[in-house]
Amino acid sequence: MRVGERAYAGTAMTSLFENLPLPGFGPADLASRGSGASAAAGDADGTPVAAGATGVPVGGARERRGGPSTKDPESLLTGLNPQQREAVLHSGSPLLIVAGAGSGKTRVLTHRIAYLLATGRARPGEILAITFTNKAAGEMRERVESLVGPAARMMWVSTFHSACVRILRKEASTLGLRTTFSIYDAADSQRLMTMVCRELELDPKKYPPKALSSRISALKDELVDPETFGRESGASAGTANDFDAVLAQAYTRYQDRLRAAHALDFDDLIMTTVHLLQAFPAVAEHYRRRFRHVLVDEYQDTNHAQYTLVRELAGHDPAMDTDETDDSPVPDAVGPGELTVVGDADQSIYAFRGATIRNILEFEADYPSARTILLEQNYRSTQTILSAANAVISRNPGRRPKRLWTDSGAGAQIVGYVADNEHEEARFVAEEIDRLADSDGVRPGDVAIFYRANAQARALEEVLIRVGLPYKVVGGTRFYERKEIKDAVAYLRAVDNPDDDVNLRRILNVPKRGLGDRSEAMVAAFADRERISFGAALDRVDEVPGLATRSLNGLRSFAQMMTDLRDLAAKGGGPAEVLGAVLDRSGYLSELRASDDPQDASRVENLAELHAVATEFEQSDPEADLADFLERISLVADSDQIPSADDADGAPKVDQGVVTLMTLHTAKGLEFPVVFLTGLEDGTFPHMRTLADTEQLAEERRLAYVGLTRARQRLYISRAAVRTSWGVPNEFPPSRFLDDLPDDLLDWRRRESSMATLRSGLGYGSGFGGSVYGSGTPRTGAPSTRVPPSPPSPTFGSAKSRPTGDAPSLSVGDRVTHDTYGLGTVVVVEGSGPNAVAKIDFGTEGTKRLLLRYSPVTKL
Ligand SMILES: Nc1ncnc2c1ncn2[C@@H]1O[C@H](COP(=O)(O)OP(=O)(O)OP(=O)(O)O)[C@@H](O)[C@H]1O
Ligand SMILES: [Mg+2]
Repeated sequence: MRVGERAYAGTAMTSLFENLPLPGFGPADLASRGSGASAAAGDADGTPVAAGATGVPVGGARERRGGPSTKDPESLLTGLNPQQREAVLHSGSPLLIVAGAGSGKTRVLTHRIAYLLATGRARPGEILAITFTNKAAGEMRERVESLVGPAARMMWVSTFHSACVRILRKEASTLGLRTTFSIYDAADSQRLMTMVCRELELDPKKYPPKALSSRISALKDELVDPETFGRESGASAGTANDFDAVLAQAYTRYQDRLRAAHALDFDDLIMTTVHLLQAFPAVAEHYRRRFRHVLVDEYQDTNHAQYTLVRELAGHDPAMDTDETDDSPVPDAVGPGELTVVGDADQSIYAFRGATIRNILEFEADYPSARTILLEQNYRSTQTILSAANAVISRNPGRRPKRLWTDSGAGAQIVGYVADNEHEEARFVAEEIDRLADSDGVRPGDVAIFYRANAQARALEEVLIRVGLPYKVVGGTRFYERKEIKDAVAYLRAVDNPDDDVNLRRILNVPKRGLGDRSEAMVAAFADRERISFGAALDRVDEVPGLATRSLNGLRSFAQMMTDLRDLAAKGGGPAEVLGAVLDRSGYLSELRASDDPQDASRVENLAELHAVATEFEQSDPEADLADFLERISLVADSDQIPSADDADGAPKVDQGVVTLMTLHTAKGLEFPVVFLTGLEDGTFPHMRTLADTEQLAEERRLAYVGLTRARQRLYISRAAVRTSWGVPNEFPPSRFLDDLPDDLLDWRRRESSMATLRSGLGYGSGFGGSVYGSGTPRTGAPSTRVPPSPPSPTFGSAKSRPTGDAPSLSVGDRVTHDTYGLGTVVVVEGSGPNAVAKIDFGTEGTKRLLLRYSPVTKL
């Protein structure tokens, strides 16, 4: 975990971010952030832009690295518009900069720091800048350094969590903590919670440790400690409901155990720092004096604990004599004179994690002496892109209207595409990137592809691998490297090969079934002695000496489960059926489902994706068995290992950068010349689980605004009429966000899928309403490559859009394309109608027997 290593080298945090949904970590991609960080480089203002970005001016000269002279503060003001300039110069009262995307908030923050230093108004040690990710922190520090020189190194530029670790290490003795306190990562704290639950003899089905952990995490975000929770839930008085009563007990025990271990979990870092500052006025005073300048980027996404931390560090506004969240106001020798926060309420996308728009909307109320500056000129995007973003966000209720404008011109129309399915959507994206490279010199590094949930990356990745476009998945592990996928595949391998010791041992205690290292070692020793495999030893577990009854029982039932799964496969169970059985029997799926950690929800989605892969595989090759499937998977996983252009060791390559794939949550704060926003379907984006909830829908809409406003020159939006999950093709209506986009901004390359065309007579409209094709007026210079509608032919499109059983009618000698195998020639046709099976020669891909009804085959 690179992020953790960077921020907390030397602590126990190497996998800190692994399972923890933090602000800055999307709900669907909480792991491995920063892995793609190298795909993006900062521009002179700390705004991360794509590596190798074309750098075509978007409304103004862009500064180069190195920036203006370190001697002349005035040069830091050149190129700023009047409001930005005012924001850099302001002094004497708290400053709130609220502005839409791309208006230079981050840039202003960086220039403000540089200006403070260059004019001598602040020393570097007096500056505390909070950014949302470690990567952003690194970039901001670098930018300031390039603007004012190495003195900048004394500044604290960090995330909330890193800043708190630094404070806590310094103040550990005050709290009775060891300076070398450990920081528990999510896995550690989960393990601790499991121990606590065992000690309390809690029924894990009724009180899953994960559920308890995530409730506790949420309480800590709200600064609710065990005593307060006990009081407020009624647990102390014995009037709480069952769950809360148990929660109160578990929370107390959990904190006791942490303390005994001299450990803090991730949420404790912030809560403990806040408590420290509130309980020890002298300490708070010290930090207020020290950090005369506190600056916070992405302020809209701070949660309550972080918000309180800022207030404690910056000092309370003297104009406020009461403080609703603080019973014992700390004397404010130093006021919040130099607190600067920048944010955009329209980009608040972490409410699920306790972040709240309230922080920004009520800033003025909390700091009556604050000055508010609005930035209205956008320097990032074309007018077309801005208008689209404004159209979408303006539908959110209760927001302050903003007038964001740009003088960079209308630019190209937004290109829309409706694909039959996710594979075709991916193909469109890849082809378009290729075309842009040929016609406009766009480099892979200029391009970002966004999606709502990590599971959507697979179809995109497969196509990118096939066409050989270098890419990088940011903020998430590549599909086949994800833990849950590896676990599931390990099961399948162990089912397929009983002697596959490595995989068997990987899953022996996954999910946890009480088979610890000790029992594993005993079985392994027995296997050694008997010279048999670990798997074989498991089948003779009764002969293994020294096992405790509990372990023996656990091992027996594990061995029995594996035997049953092998029987299923031997009796002809296809890969999808076996996978389904694995996930059920092992308890893997139910454990994830029971959790209310958003990352586990996305793990379930990823497993659903794997199941879809297996189902497709089965359907396209009815004779294939589990071993064939595993072979296929290894091939994809192998190609996954091919290093991307920018992280390849060895000979220098021409830096073309790589295409960046990421979730919308991860994209916050970034910008790219070309953006593909995929999966615009109701149920995909907005996400299914948000559809019934007005507030969650509003958050999805803000996420759409974030996505749209990442694009500088070109924006593509696409959707698939049919998307497959759990092997079931589902039809999704167009995203409601598409309805908000004015027609004239859009160039629909393909306005309706063949599927929708087919069904429109049955009342399945495409959802776009109005005129059907090409209602947009092409602008001069804008590419007008609209293609005519696809004919309502049953042979068009892939199998997943034919759930009703329409199969392409093929004859020997027909040329076809297959989503996976590419071009082929029909050699034999057997049967007809829904049962038609064709043998097709795909050249180097081999000859396949395919059940046409389910195969993604298109007749040419
Ligand atoms: N006055 C200016 N002249 C030229 N370019 C500018 C100016 N202000 C900002 N920019 C550029 O506009 C882009 C967007 O700026 P920045 O990232 O600071 O905006 P932001 O408000 O932080 O956006 P977001 O809300 O997405 O975080 C950057 O490429 C930045 O360099
Ligand atoms: Mg920004």
